[in-house]
Amino acid sequence: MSLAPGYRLIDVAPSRVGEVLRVASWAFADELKDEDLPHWEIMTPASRMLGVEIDDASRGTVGTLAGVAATFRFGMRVPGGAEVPVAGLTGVGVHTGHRRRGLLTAMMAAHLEDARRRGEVASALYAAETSIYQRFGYGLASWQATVRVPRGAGLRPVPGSEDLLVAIEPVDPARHGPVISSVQARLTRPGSMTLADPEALAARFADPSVRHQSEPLRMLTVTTPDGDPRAFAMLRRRSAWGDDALPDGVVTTQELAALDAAAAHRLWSVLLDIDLMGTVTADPLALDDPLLHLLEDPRSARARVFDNLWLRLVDLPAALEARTYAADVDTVLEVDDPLVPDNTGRWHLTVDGGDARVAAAPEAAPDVRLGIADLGAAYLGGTSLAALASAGRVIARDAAALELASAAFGAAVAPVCNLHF
Ligand SMILES: CC(=O)SCCNC(=O)CCNC(=O)[C@H](O)C(C)(C)COP(=O)(O)OP(=O)(O)OC[C@H]1O[C@@H](n2cnc3c(N)ncnc32)[C@H](O)[C@@H]1OP(=O)(O)O
Repeated sequence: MSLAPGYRLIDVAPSRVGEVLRVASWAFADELKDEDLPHWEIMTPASRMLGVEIDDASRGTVGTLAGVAATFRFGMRVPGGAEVPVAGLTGVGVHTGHRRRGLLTAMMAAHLEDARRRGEVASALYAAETSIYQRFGYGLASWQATVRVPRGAGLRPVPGSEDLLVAIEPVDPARHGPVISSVQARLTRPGSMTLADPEALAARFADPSVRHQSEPLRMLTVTTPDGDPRAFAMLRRRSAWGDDALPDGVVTTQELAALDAAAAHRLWSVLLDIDLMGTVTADPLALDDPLLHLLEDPRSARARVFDNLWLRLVDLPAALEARTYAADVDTVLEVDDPLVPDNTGRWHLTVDGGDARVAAAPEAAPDVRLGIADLGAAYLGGTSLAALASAGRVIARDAAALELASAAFGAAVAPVCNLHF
């Protein structure tokens, strides 16, 4: 869909962040309260916004924003432990009065071009509706569990948990920013994001009232006795009382992470034992999150599964060479990418002793044919090529070629992005 006449695509100056938020609040049907404005601003990467504006002669207005989008710069962990630069698309919205005139399409083309120019190998997002972004080459790269665990649920013991120290405090960006950065930087799970970009780190601390009817954000930290942060959870409590006068409050974590089994155990033993609370809700957790293996009764997690990261490879050879593979492989992928033609074509992927090489191979016979969205889905090892083939999305030369490629793209643990953006 091309941009309707009268609209123009622009880079939006940071000083216009208030206008951007007003368009987004129209698009998301939110009420933008004055007192929440500073929080929404913290949540918006103002240094990197684009938009579509229009002049309205009948009203005498010039340059009114009608569509907006913004981008964080993240480092994303990929299988094997490398960190790749990734564009984290957020706050996409088209004013309700301007929808379906090609504004999003124009902004997506500009976003992908911008990411390529900056050397980001992929673009990642959380989708408001899952049908929106596949047409732009995004694939479903990770699933997440949302859990609701009853207070007091039993955990299997983990040695070392008791030695760790715990603090619960009001969130404080100066004190807790380094804690979050330090833990995020050491997570090894594919899809984890590191927070070198100050705007991406600051966004963790936004706390608009529309997001909760509960206390302000609190920070739970787990550290070694010498002060090394090993886990954190940002959380809120909401008090509630049952009909029978029993306390039945809810703890909601905004995001949480733990670096090892002892830290996960300590974190969850605190979360599951907060006075007056009846339930802990937490997401986004990986489908193999340690909690599910720590619980004596895993079903008590009452997990529901949702899509997590949608991933779009921007620089195919750089992305494929950055990760490691579960097995050596020698395969030719034929990839179709209508929006980024440089990615289109046949690519020879050879993995030898863990070292991946990717070379254009226009003459080679393809082993596996797929669209760029499906390659994005498979990239973190969370969606198998075999599963995509079973849905007719990936076409392989034969069963053996599919099995080899699918096994190579696997990962030791399920990917997840544990940060909302
Ligand atoms: C990463 C994030 O920030 S996710 C947040 C996304 N934002 C929202 O959901 C807020 C509410 N919705 C909106 O603001 C707008 O409807 C948007 C941004 C989803 C779409 O913007 P528009 O300018 O209307 O999209 P545009 O006109 O470019 O449409 C492009 C194509 O996508 C399709 N499309 C657009 N929105 C949707 C949708 N919600 N579901 C399914 N298809 C959609 C259009 O039909 C069109 O298809 P076509 O090319 O086959 O005709």
